[in-house]
Amino acid sequence: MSFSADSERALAPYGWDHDWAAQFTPYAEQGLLPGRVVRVDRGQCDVLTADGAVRADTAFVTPHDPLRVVCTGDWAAVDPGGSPRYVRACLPRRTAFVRSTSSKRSEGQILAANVDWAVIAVSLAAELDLGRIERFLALAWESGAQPLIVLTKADLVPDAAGLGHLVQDVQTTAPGVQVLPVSATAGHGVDVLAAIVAGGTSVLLGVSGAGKSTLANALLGDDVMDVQAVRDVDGKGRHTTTTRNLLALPGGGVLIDTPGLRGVGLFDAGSGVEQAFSEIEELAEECRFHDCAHRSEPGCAVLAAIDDGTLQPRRLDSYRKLVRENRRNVAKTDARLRADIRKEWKRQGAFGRAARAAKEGHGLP
Ligand SMILES: Nc1nc2c(ncn2[C@@H]2O[C@H](COP(=O)(O)OP(=O)(O)OP(=O)(O)O)[C@@H](O)[C@H]2O)c(=O)[nH]1
Ligand SMILES: [Zn+2]
Repeated sequence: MSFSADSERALAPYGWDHDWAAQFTPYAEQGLLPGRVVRVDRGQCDVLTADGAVRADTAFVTPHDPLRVVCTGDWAAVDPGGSPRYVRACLPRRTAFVRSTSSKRSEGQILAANVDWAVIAVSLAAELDLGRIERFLALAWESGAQPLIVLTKADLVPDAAGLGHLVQDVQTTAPGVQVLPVSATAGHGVDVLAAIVAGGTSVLLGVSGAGKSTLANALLGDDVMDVQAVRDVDGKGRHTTTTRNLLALPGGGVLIDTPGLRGVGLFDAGSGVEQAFSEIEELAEECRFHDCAHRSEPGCAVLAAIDDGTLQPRRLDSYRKLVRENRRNVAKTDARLRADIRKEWKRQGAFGRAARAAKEGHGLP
C-alpha cells in the first residue's frame, strides 16, 4: 500500500470512505494515488490527493463515449509523480448528473459524478412554479442522488401560516422528498441543511436567482476552503488559481458547484420521472389494465384518485408532459424507441376509436 492511514484521513473530507478504499486496492498495489477530480479542462484535470492538488493528463481515460470521460467528482487513480502525471483509471461512479445537449444528435454530457444530495433551491420570493420543481426532481432522481428541496428566502414570507401552506404545496409535489424552508439572511434552517449534507457530496440546483450562491456561502461560513488548483505552465513556473468547483464544507460534506450544473434544464429524465411522480406510479399499479393510459379506461385508479380529490389533475398533466418530453429527447438517438412510440400512437388512436365506439354503442361511461 502506498498510501497510509494519514493519507486516508486527508481524503476523508472529500468523501473518501471504506468502499472507495476497497475498490482502489488494485490501483494502490500499482503505486497509484487516489484523488478526487475537481475540474477537467483541455485534456487535463485537477485532482485532490493526500499530497495536495495535482494536475494530471487525462489521455489514458478519454473514451469515445462522452458519458465515460473524467468529470468533477470522480475518484481517480493518478501517477504518484513524474511530469506529466497521468490519470490511469477512474473508480466506477455511484451516481452521475448528465445533461442532454441541445444539438440535433443528442449526446449526453456528464456534469458531476458521485453526488449524494441534489439540493434543489426554490425561491419563496416569487410565485411557486410546481412544474419547474417537478423537472428538477426528475433530473435529480435520474442522477441517483437523493433530492432535497430547500425553499429559500423564507424571511420574505410574511406569516408562519402562509409559509406552512407553501411548504405543504411543495411537499405534495415532491413525494419522498424532504422540504426545508431556509433563510440565509436571517440564518434560519441553514444549520439543519448543513447537518443533512454533512454526510456526503451535494450539488445545488435551481434557476438563476434562486439563492444558490447565498446558500453556498452560508454553508461555507467564514471557513471557505477553496480548492487550490496547481498548474504547471510550460515550465515557466507554478501558477495557482482558485476554483470553486468542489469544496469541503466546514460542517462536513462536499459541495460541487460547477457552471455546467447551474445551467441544467433539458434532460433525459427516464426513470427519474417515475420517481418524481411515484404516487401516480403507485396508483397505476391498481389500474385494471396494466398498460392503462389513465385517459378513459374503465377501472383506472389514477382517474379515480382525481375524482375523489386525492390526486391533483395538475400532477397527471405534468407527469404526461415530462414523459412525452423525455421520450422525444431519447428518440433523437434511438430509432427503435421511435418506432415503439409510433406503435404506441397507433395503439392509442385505436384505443381512442374503440373507446368512442364503445361509448356510443355499448353504454360504457
Ligand atoms: N431576503 C432574502 N434574500 C435572499 C436570500 N438568499 C438569497 N437572497 C437574495 O436573492 C438574490 C439571488 O441570490 P443568489 O444567491 O445570487 O442566487 P443564485 O441562485 O446563486 O443565482 P445565479 O448565480 O444567477 O444562479 C440575491 O439578491 C440575494 O441577496 C434570503 O435568505 N433572504
Ligand atoms: Zn389508469
